[in-house]
Amino acid sequence: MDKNEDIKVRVDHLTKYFGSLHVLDDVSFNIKKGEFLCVVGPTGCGKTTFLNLLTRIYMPTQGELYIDGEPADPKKHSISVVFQEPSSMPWLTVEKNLRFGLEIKKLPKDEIDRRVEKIMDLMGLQEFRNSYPHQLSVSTAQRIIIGRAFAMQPDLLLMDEPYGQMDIKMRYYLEDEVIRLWKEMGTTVVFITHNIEEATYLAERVLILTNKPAKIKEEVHIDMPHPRDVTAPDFIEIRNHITDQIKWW
Ligand SMILES: Nc1ncnc2c1ncn2[C@@H]1O[C@H](COP(=O)(O)OP(=O)(O)OP(=O)(O)O)[C@@H](O)[C@H]1O
Repeated sequence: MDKNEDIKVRVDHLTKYFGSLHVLDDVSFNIKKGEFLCVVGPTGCGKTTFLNLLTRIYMPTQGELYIDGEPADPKKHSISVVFQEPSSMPWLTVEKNLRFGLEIKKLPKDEIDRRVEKIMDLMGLQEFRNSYPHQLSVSTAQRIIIGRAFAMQPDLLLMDEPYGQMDIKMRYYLEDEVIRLWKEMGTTVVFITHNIEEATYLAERVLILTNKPAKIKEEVHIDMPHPRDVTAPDFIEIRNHITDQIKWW
């Protein structure tokens, strides 16, 4: 049993209906502080709905989501979200894209400088400091978004299929970058993906959801150091186990 102070998010008997459409069915689980959690599940089972409940775009039909012991509240909790579509601001340079949210938060200039430099170093963005997003490759543009999200030092970072449109080489590269940032910053990350290998590569724990109305089918703990070797027998065994569970979707 986790101690209360170790829990970042508590999902307590969460149920969501859209009209008569039953999407989430009495789902309960915790996310630990600093944990990297992947959520996998069949198309349309309610993964994005779960993120939208955390950010209060939607309200639960029943049950509640708590962040640091209080009902999730975007006014109180800082939550950053990274989507599949690159969403940097095209009229701002890379550096200004990274500064933007921090300036809105009215952080002191030296704190903004410190965070932006750290993210630029960690994400290898220094050479693109004065470039505009349209001058960059898709993967570099997505690195701005990911860097920007980590720079906010959010309570919670939600990533919804952020690498969905990328080819496998870019994916591997960005997966390693996201792990590096996560380790360095200690952020709690919820990462949604359809890609079982990606979940096995990244997560400390994988939540497998059923078809809707979604429940938790199984939780898989992955106690392997990063970066993981996708050809190692342990890795393949876990990946195959998750795939087997998914065959029953
Ligand atoms: N605002 C809404 N009003 C009505 N139905 C909705 C709404 N948002 C989502 N749904 C429905 O709820 C179900 C879950 O959608 P959701 O986008 O959460 O699934 P998902 O697991 O993220 O899907 P995917 O794997 O395709 O990304 C779907 O049937 C969807 O059509």
